[in-house]
Amino acid sequence: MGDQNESGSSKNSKLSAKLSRIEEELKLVDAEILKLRQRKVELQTERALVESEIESLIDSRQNATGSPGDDWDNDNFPWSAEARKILNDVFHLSDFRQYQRAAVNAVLKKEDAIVVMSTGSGKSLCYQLPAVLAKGLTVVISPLISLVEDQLYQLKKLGIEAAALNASTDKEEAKRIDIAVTTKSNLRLLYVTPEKLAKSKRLMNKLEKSTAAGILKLIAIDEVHCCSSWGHDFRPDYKFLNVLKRQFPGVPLLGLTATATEYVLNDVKDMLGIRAALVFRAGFNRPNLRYEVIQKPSSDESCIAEIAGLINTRFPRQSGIIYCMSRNDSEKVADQLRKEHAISAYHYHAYLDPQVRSNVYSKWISGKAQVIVATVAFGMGIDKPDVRFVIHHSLPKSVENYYQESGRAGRDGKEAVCLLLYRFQDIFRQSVMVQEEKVGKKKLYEMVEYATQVSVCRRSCLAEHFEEKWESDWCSQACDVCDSTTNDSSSSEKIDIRQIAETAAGIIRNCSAQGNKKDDGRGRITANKLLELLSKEMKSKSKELLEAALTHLLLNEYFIEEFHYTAYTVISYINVNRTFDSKANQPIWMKAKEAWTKEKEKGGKRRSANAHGGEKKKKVITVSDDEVDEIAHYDNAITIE
Ligand SMILES: Nc1ncnc2c1ncn2[C@@H]1O[C@H](COP(=O)(O)OP(=O)(O)OP(=O)(O)O)[C@@H](O)[C@H]1O
Repeated sequence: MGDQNESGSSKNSKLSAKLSRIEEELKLVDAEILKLRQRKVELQTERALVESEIESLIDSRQNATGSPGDDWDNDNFPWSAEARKILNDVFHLSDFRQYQRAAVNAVLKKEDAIVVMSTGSGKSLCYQLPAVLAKGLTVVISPLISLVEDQLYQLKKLGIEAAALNASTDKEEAKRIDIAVTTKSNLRLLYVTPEKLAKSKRLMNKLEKSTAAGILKLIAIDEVHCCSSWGHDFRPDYKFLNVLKRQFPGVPLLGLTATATEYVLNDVKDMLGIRAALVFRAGFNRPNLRYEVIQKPSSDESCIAEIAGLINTRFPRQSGIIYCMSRNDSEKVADQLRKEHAISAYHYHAYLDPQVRSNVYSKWISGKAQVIVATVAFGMGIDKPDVRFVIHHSLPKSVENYYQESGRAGRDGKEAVCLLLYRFQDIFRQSVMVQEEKVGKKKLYEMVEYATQVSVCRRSCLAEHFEEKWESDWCSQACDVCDSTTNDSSSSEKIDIRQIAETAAGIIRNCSAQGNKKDDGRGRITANKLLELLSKEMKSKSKELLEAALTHLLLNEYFIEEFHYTAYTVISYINVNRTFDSKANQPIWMKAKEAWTKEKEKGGKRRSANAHGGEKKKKVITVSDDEVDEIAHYDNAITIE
């Protein structure tokens, strides 16, 4: 019994001791929590203050009268005289182009900035000149190694020390760069790929040291629109760049792009943590470029013959680029142009042996080859001033891509032509390729809209896309729509395509019903098949009209594309969308060329839509844009059968 009491009291005392230890520790934790809470409040207050400062900076920049260029585009900075001397003596240029000086001044004043300037307008100078003037190191983040090689070559010619660090840099060179980055050296520009930066902790560490030593002066991000998943060319490795502002405090960021809408720019600023960045946006318009869209012939042979004809008649012995959608296309087009049309054309794509690729490039640059036939792998960073024509053999995947690729024409400021060969079928070749991208289909449809315009100036379309002010008479007849010799815009009319839509929807539904009945997975219809059946059912309608109508129905979401995967490929099928039924019986207005709306006679010849000739007389009402919304009922509208 006594033993029991004793062991009971010793257990009690052990437990008491344990309890008091726990309570002691809890007090410490409470004190720690209190401290952390206080720190949290301090940080929240600090954050609110910084955020409000950023907001007021953004406000003051947005509300400032005039453009940001007004404050920055002048020679009143302490370094202005030296900047001009470097421009003349090192770069051998007589004057700045629009916004180059503003961008140079901004980054030298340690401001974050984004420059939006068209292809070939001279974005590189905006960081190369400050790099020479600031005498420290500028890091240039650039996505393409071929572009970097070209820049290194140009810089070497100017006597500016520059290097590149990427997967193929050898050890010796990497060692030399390591030293140059963290000590005072003559290395002015270091080009890195975003992947290299994201993967190399060593490089990040060296750059942190470089920042601490005051050597790193500027980080330039080329093709900065690639940061935004809403842009046309999102690249996952650019996501990593959100650490730059935190890891390299005090080092300004300069983003550069040829194409970015306001929405994409804001996304980029958020992502990089530079919401108050200055934006210098030069006009999108390239007055020396003429834009044209040409109907692409249906067979490959006649398409190549058409291109050959264009080159021989309009651009004899002049330098040009032909862009194709695939490697195969580029090889075939180049081969046939050479063998059958005696045009010195050579293909160029990412899968070519590097030595062959480099030979093709040199031949073209030196003028020994007239035409380079390329996939989009070719282009970023090419700096051939006298490209007189850029022909798109197929539809590009977005307006941004088109603007950038076609913009490689006329970098010398002299007249050049941007020609797009368009045909209905190319929409679906391209849509299966872009359908997995976040905004791939939307971007492609914007491009289709550009290509299928019949009455709106091509430049107006580009201006609208890039959210710029534009009056169509500013085009000076330099597009096929505005040019009265190639187009009479009064020859287009607004027509109601409801009946075509109903017939097409009937074909789709019929096909789907048959497929369901057989229960074997059939019942889907491709755009091509739909067009074929529609042409059979509406024999009096021209093919151009039916193609335009189907395109209009897709772009306006009456119909939709649905994508299906097979073991080898992806196929686009057309289906009727809910919009179609929800707007039943309402007219569907579309602008059409008058030539398309001429009814065909049995033998295939066209005749006027309101010719009598035994057919029902049709009531044609021409309506203005404003009236369209007011016309409520289909019966009142034009009927085309
Ligand atoms: N101020 C200037 N005066 C005359 N030529 C200039 C000026 N600035 C740049 N250039 C020239 O313009 C050409 C294009 O420059 P750069 O390669 O920097 O264009 P870019 O805007 O980067 O084009 P891209 O988007 O195709 O890369 C180069 O040949 C360059 O020497």
